[in-house]
This record gives sequence, structure tokens and C-alpha cells, in this order.
Amino acid sequence: MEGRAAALGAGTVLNALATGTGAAFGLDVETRATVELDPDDDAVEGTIAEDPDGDTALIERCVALATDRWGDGEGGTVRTDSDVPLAAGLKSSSAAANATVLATCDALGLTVGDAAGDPTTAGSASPESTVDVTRLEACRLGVRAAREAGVTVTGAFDDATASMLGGVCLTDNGEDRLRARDPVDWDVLVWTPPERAYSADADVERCGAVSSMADLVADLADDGRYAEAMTVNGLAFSAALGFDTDPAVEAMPRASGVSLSGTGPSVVAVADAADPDADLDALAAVWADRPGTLRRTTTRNDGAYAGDPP
Ligand SMILES: Nc1ncnc2c1ncn2[C@@H]1O[C@H](COP(=O)(O)OP(=O)(O)O)[C@@H](O)[C@H]1O
Ligand SMILES: O=C(O)C1=C[C@@H](OP(=O)(O)O)[C@@H](O)[C@H](O)C1
Repeated sequence: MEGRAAALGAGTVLNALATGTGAAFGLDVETRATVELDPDDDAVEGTIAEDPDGDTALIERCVALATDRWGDGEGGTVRTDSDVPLAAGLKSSSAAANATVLATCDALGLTVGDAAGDPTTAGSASPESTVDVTRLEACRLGVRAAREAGVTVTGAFDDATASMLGGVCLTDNGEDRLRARDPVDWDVLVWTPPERAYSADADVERCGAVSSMADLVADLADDGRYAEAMTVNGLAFSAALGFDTDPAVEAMPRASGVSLSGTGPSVVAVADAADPDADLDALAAVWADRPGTLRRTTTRNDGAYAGDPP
């Protein structure tokens, strides 16, 4: 009973720590999970390939919740390997949880897809489509595991849906409700400084102080003005969480949008093909002297998958 799956990392449009409303978008970086189930043992043991001492509670909880819900409470092993750096604001926890829940479904021999006629999912489902588990159900289970493992503040349903479904996802994290989902086609430049910032350690009270700015960002996102929304978000949450705003100021003349991603420390700049001023090569040259890593990628609108790549 072996199963495999992969889910996306993501960048932030609106950090949910101020108001519970959040938005994020899927990136072309993946976390892969391999699950081996053992019907004779209910214990789960996790391994993180890039970080042998990393906290495996989240992925172990994902397997346990998934086999409780859709199997017979089997235990086993789960191993992740990832292009998404841990605790860098690029939604490593959502990607790991989604990939693990889907890999467990794959190991149980279940079909995974989207509910027919659901306009907020990726639109891949035909009207007569029937699946054992929808990606939204799998996503909600991963969010529950993240809450139980203590790696999130609001549950991060915004990040989880972006990782699972791709595109920009605008959510109400208090109710785990997907308010809107839109495809986006951007080139992306990510700067990841060497330090790490665990979401569970974020100063939630300081984020609450910028809630009127978060409402403004949500209004822009409601109007589909995602790139401008993320720039406003980045300035507000960099100030609240004590991050330097210089990288954003350097990016503004050269990108369609730029933001601190999540609780940092990564900064994500995006270029819309229709924006004549956006030039991520020029921005990469300006950011090149900063410590850490620069990564070029793109948005993705297809999201996570169970089994072999589609
Ligand atoms: N590749 C992974 N495999 C297993 N668990 C992971 C992985 N990446 C992240 N996690 C879990 O998520 C936690 C980090 O969550 P968080 O601080 O929210 O980071 P991020 O902002 O990248 O989502 C880690 O301590 C670990 O428990
Ligand atoms: O834990 C949480 O509830 C959240 C963490 C943040 O993301 P990171 O995990 O990327 O820091 C934030 O952007 C998100 O809207 C909500």
C-alpha cells in the first residue's frame, strides 16, 4: 500500500493574520510525499528529506487523520522531499500537508479530483465526474492537521487552497471557506533570506494593528487587482512584523506586484506579461547582492495531484 502525491508552494497576496481573510497563489515549486501504509500498526513515522531534525508532527497527523477518515486507521511511514524551503513564507507546511493527505488517499486506492460543477475549483471535473475524495475535502483535512500540530495561527486555509488548487485563492480562514479562485499567469522572482520565520511564532497582535490595511487589500483582491493588493499587503505586514521594506521599494518600478510572503522572510515579486514596466531580470540584478537565494519561477493554476504527474 504505497501512495505518492505532490502539492505546490505558494506566495501571499493577503496575510490572514490581521483579519482572518487571506489570499495566496500557487507557484511552480513542489513538495512530494510518499506514504507506505501498514494495516497491522497504527503508529505513523515521518521523515523530511531536507531536514532530518525537522518537526514531522504535521505530516504524521495528516496520515493518521486521513486513514481514520477514509481507511481503517492504518499507520505506516511518510517521507517528504521538497523544492519549498521550510518556514520561509512559501507555504511549506501547506504543501507538505496537502501532498501527504493526497499520498495517503493514493495508498488507500482512492480516486481524488474535483466536485462536478464546483466553479471555485480548477474546473477539471466533467459534469458526470465522481471521485472518492475531492481536493477541497483533502485540503480541509490538512488544515485540521496543521491546527492540531500547532504550526498555524488561523489554519492558513488561504495557503492550503492555493497549494491544492493553484491560481489565486481568496478565503475566509475562520470558516475554511473559499470565497474566490482565479487563474493568474505571472513570472515570479523570489528572494529568500537565509533566516527562517515559523508562522506559529508570529506577532499576531502587531498584525492586528494593520487590520484596516488588510481590509483595503481584501477590497483590491475582491476587484481582481491581485498584484496591487499584494504590494499594499507587503508594506503593511513588513512594517507590522519588522521586516525591511527596501526590497519592496526596489521592486516597485520593476514588478507588477511585490510582497513579503506570509510571515516572511521571503519576498515575492510578480510580472504580468501585459505590464510594460515589469522587468524581473533587472530586479534580480538589483537584489543579487542580498544574502540568501534568488529563484525564478512562474505561477501555476493546476494545483496538487495524487499519483503520477498528470
Ligand atoms: N517538507 C516538509 N515536510 C514535513 N513537514 C513540513 C515540511 N515543510 C514544513 N513542514 C512543517 O511545517 C512547519 C513550518 O510551518 P510554517 O512556519 O508555517 O512555514 P511555511 O510558512 O513555510 O508554511 C515545520 O516546522 C514542519 O512541521
Ligand atoms: O498560520 C497562519 O494562519 C498563516 C500564516 C501566514 O503564512 P506563512 O505560513 O507563509 O507564514 C499567512 O500568510 C497566512 O495568511 C496565515
